[in-house]
Amino acid sequence: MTVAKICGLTTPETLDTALEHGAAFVGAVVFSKSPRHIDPLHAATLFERARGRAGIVAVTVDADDALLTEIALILKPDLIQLHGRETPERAIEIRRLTGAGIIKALPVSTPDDLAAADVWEDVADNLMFDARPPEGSDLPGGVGASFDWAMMQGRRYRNPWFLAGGLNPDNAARAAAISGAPMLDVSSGVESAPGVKDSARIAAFLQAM
Ligand SMILES: O=C(O)c1ccccc1N[C@@H]1O[C@H](COP(=O)(O)O)[C@@H](O)[C@H]1O
Repeated sequence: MTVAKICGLTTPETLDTALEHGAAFVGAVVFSKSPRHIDPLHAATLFERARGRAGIVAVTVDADDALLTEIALILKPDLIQLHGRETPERAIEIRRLTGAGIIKALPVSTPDDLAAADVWEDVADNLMFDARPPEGSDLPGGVGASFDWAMMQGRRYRNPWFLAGGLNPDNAARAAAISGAPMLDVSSGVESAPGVKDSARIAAFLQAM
């Protein structure tokens, strides 16, 4: 069975839809350049309803210790998703600092990019293979770009891993079947406009899986 993470939630209605339709993980993006940015205090109030029902993930990009500490103390996520240029050494520090599990997002456009997973397997709880964003993009994720899912065929990792990038209700089942991904992650593909999650599309995505 493939499970899903719905990322970049900012409203109670869309978070409830994700929970009611069986999302295994729900994500708060704490990155001010993102149209989905939510500050830790607001996220803590919103995501409390998800505690114990789905894994709560804080998505960060090269965050400093002050922000990570704030996230850990206020939002108390189960997992912190590192979506920047963090090194494995930095990830070990972040785990120690926050007490949260680690998801490491790796940008992928060619099969060579998958080699980066080797140094992360001992460090991250879960790897996430996300499409490398187009040159000049302000965001390292959440832009709806995808990569050739067939690149993932036959790849084995120690822990369950996420496929991300350009997924939506129409391609979710095909992406899971082609890639063999145990977990899918989606953001812009379940929106009606950048940063505006759409309950119907969230439900359709989760039903498609
Ligand atoms: O969603 C964002 O705004 C975002 C910002 C900064 C880093 C990561 C972000 N999102 C992550 O990217 C994946 C893929 O996005 P999409 O489905 O292609 O839009 C998303 O699921 C988040 O984990």
